[in-house]
Amino acid sequence: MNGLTVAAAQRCVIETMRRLGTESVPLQQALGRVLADDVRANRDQPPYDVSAMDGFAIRSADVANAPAVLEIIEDIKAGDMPQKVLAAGQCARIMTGAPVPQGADAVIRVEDTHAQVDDHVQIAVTVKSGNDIRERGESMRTGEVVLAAGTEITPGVVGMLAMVKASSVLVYRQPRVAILSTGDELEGLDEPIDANKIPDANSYALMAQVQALGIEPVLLGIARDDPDHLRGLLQRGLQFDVLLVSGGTSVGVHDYVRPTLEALGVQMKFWGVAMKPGHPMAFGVAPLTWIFGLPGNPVSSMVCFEQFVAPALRSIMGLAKLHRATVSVKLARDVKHRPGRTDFVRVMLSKVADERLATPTGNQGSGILHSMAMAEGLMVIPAESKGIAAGEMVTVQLLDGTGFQGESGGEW
Ligand SMILES: Nc1nc2c(c(=O)[nH]1)N[C@H]1C(S)=C(S)[C@@H](COP(=O)(O)OP(=O)(O)OC[C@H]3O[C@@H](n4cnc5c(N)ncnc54)[C@H](O)[C@@H]3O)O[C@H]1N2
Ligand code: MOO
Repeated sequence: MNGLTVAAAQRCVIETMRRLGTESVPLQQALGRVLADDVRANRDQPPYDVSAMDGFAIRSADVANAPAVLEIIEDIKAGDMPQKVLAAGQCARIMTGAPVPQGADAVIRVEDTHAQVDDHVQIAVTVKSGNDIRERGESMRTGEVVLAAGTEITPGVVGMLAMVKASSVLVYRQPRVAILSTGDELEGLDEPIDANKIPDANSYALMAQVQALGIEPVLLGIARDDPDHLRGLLQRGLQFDVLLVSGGTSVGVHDYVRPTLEALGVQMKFWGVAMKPGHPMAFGVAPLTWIFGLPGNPVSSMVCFEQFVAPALRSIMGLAKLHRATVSVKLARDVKHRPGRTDFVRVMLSKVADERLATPTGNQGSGILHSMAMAEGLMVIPAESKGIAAGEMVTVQLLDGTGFQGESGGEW
């Protein structure tokens, strides 16, 4: 088992993905989903010309030879409709967002005026027609497409959807995801501590990775190294859209996962990827289900999730961006590498004297979950690399919650 390159394996996974139809969700639950339909403006916004500043609505011709003293004939707040039409020499006190009265063609902000007694104001500056006026329809015009199908619903998109009063939104359906851990040595979260057992971390780390994509997975528990028990749980898993099985993918005599999947009619697309960690990664398809066989070592299963499962789930959800953002930073210390496999090294990111650095989080053994817990990113060492020296530029995939901590308080 040497395996496909990471890129070839990713292509193979993504090529088999498709969307799962659409559903309507309340706007309050739409964050992170993807629009399945164009969204059009149902009104002009703003609905009339409004002031962009707190100040005075004026006729620009009146201030052509500023300073000029103008009579204040009205106070207009946001929400008011103007009652009067400005004539020459007149102005209206106006607040940001309030409608510009007829006759006015510009706004002067209050800082450029001097208060006068008897409802008069002195304007200190000359402005062009249109100054500090936001025109009707500037943000959106009735009927125009303001959000295209395929748009990811970010907080800004939620705001836009509220602006067009979309209280429910048509989005692509999320996949239903099941997670199964395998192995006689595993001890469930609710089971009493047995010093000879290994706590099941993978079910929960994978659960959290799925949740980070906005999907609530179902945990199927732990399958024992017994073909019948495993078979029963895999059959349950094959009723979901996506099944993640961790452990039992390698070549050990008790590694029943792949043969059992095949016996259940799963067509394996590949087994083995030239990567570290994660080498024994497997992927297959069944009539209803995409199946990912993730290596049992906790870091391997998480890294494989990042490289293959997360892009697949994003693709099913209709997202255009399948991969995490990467940054190019300097490596803080030498890292050895033997050509052959793409290596994903857990790193922390820092900023020292204006230089952005990646530092490996310590022991990179694929069972050392602590170094994954500390990681802010995964540094990618290309398969052909013979090692990277301190000071060389490297590519780092950013993981969730990454803030750049550094001397200047974390700004990136
Ligand atoms: N002869 C070979 N042996 C192994 C190879 C190989 O190519 N030839 N590959 C190694 C690599 S790389 C990995 S990764 C592991 C993957 O093995 P499996 O997917 O079969 O996983 P297991 O053997 O079941 O477990 C490996 C390791 O991980 C622990 N584990 C498993 N599940 C969990 C869980 N849910 N939570 C926490 N820890 C878990 C398990 O106890 C083992 O220590 O195979 C190598 N062997
Ligand atoms: O994939 Mo194994 O990933 O190196 O521990």
